[in-house]
Amino acid sequence: MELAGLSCATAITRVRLGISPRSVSCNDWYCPRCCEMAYPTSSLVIARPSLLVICGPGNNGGDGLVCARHLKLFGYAPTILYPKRPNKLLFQGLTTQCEKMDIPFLTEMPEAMVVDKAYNLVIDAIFGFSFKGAVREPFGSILDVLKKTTVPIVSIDIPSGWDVEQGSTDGLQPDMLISLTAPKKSAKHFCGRYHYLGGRFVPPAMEKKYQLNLPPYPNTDCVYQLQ
Ligand SMILES: NC(=O)C1=CN([C@@H]2O[C@H](COP(=O)(O)OP(=O)(O)OC[C@H]3O[C@@H](n4cnc5c(N)ncnc54)[C@H](OP(=O)(O)O)[C@@H]3O)[C@@H](O)[C@H]2O)[C@H](O)CC1
Ligand SMILES: [K+]
Repeated sequence: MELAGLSCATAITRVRLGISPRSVSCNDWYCPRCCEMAYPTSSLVIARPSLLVICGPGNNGGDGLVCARHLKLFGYAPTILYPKRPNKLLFQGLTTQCEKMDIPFLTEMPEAMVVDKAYNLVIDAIFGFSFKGAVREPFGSILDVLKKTTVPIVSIDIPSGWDVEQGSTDGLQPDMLISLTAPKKSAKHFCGRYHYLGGRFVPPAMEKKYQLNLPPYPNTDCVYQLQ
């Protein structure tokens, strides 16, 4: 989860550093040729690099908490909405770490126009591969608001509300997808601008056993840009 969350934050800010992971031959951190800027702080519409991280009740939400912490360290101003908190030490510890980083927590989902005005980006860490069935509250209302917002959405592992394999025609349409470990089958339905792979922690034997055919991460990078 720590490595997954870090790779999500890196993918979001990585191109802000000016290097597209595929341009490994380029040693210039700010090479204009290689820039495929996703969300550089200089281009964010709202001066404060404010982001909204929405965390769900499971490990996808945990990835979001870790991601928020690293985004703060990377110079962004994350705010977290964490409406359904598991009574487990792991998630309590991740929440405390965010609180100690002075990351604010919202008590409820803002209206779409408030999200548009207050945040440059929304990170969707609501559901991952254990989502199933009709969306239960409060996440139904949250997803409805997200569908009305105009700010780019970054989905961690799977756009929330999508079927893990079939995707979803009327669900979230994120601008960026960060697949963890390996792209899930639904990723073939992703039509946003940026697709990154993160979660560089698969043992070679497991990669071989499940024939994951993972691309070679450049150098010591924790993300790989697929698109
Ligand atoms: N191995 C890896 O690739 C790693 C994946 N990670 C991340 O983990 C998630 C999967 O985490 P998991 O806890 O299994 O499940 P989710 O986070 O997807 O969902 C959690 C809870 O959501 C609730 N749920 C499910 N369906 C619905 C619904 N229709 N409406 C409302 N709520 C729903 C459910 O909780 P309940 O108690 O309410 O039933 C689920 O428990 C993966 O996607 C990655 O992001 C690891 O972090 C890193 C390694
Ligand atoms: K998600």
